Amino acid sequence: MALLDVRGLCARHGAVPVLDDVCFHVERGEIVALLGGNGAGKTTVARAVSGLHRPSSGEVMFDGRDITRCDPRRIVQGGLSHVPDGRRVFPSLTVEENLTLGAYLDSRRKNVVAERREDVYRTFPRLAERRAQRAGSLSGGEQQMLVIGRGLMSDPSLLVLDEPSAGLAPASIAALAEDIAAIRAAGTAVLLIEQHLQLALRLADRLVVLQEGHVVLSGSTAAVAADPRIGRMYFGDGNPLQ
Ligand SMILES: Nc1ncnc2c1ncn2[C@@H]1O[C@H](COP(=O)(O)OP(=O)(O)OP(=O)(O)O)[C@@H](O)[C@H]1O
Repeated sequence: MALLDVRGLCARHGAVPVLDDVCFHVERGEIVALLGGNGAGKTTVARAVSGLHRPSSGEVMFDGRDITRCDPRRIVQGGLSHVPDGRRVFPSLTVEENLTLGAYLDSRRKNVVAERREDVYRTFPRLAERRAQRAGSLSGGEQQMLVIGRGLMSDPSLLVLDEPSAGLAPASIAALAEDIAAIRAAGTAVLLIEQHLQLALRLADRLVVLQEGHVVLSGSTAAVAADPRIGRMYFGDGNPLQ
């Protein structure tokens, strides 16, 4: 059974249809990249999966349970953590306080939360060095580490990352790729929503490509990269991936 199974998802914003019969799955411990241009519907998929946008039809199964109309807090508690786009840190709070907020739904004892924070610091040593620094004074790359770290505080089995590379310099994107690979190596599956094709190709086991709310391509990363349609979508007529 897949960890996440999205079946026939349809969604609207007001009267406007945005997703039409979107189907894909994520297995335990794998990275699946959801690709697509501006307005393709990627963020709407992420929000529907994490309970923040109510789909008009279809189902979202997670860890064997139907979570389609679940409260988002219950979804987090069940092991699905969503890191939205836009690197929304609490700027006046410290790195440590921002991380601790990631466990606000966690009823476990304080020392368990503190241990979890130390795990996050092991994944992101730069955050450990800056634990007392206000989040608003971090660089863009460090803020991205912080929001991912905050998402890890709930100890998820699936992390949904919405465009983590947006606005980052190439060196920070390379560091981000290593961090995401380390998160997967530690056993957390990742649904990586991206426009950065090279990052997705480097990290993902499988790719799902959305266009105008439809899945137009999906399969193993090698198979999708070899498909001439992906080159046309991203680069016009030539496909530099082949
Ligand atoms: N709150 C909203 N109200 C009305 N329309 C919306 C709303 N949010 C998104 N849309 C529309 O839904 C469509 C899909 O948007 P969505 O943000 O899911 O796409 P996306 O693939 O994540 O795009 P981007 O990469 O530009 O963030 C777009 O046409 C967008 O204008």
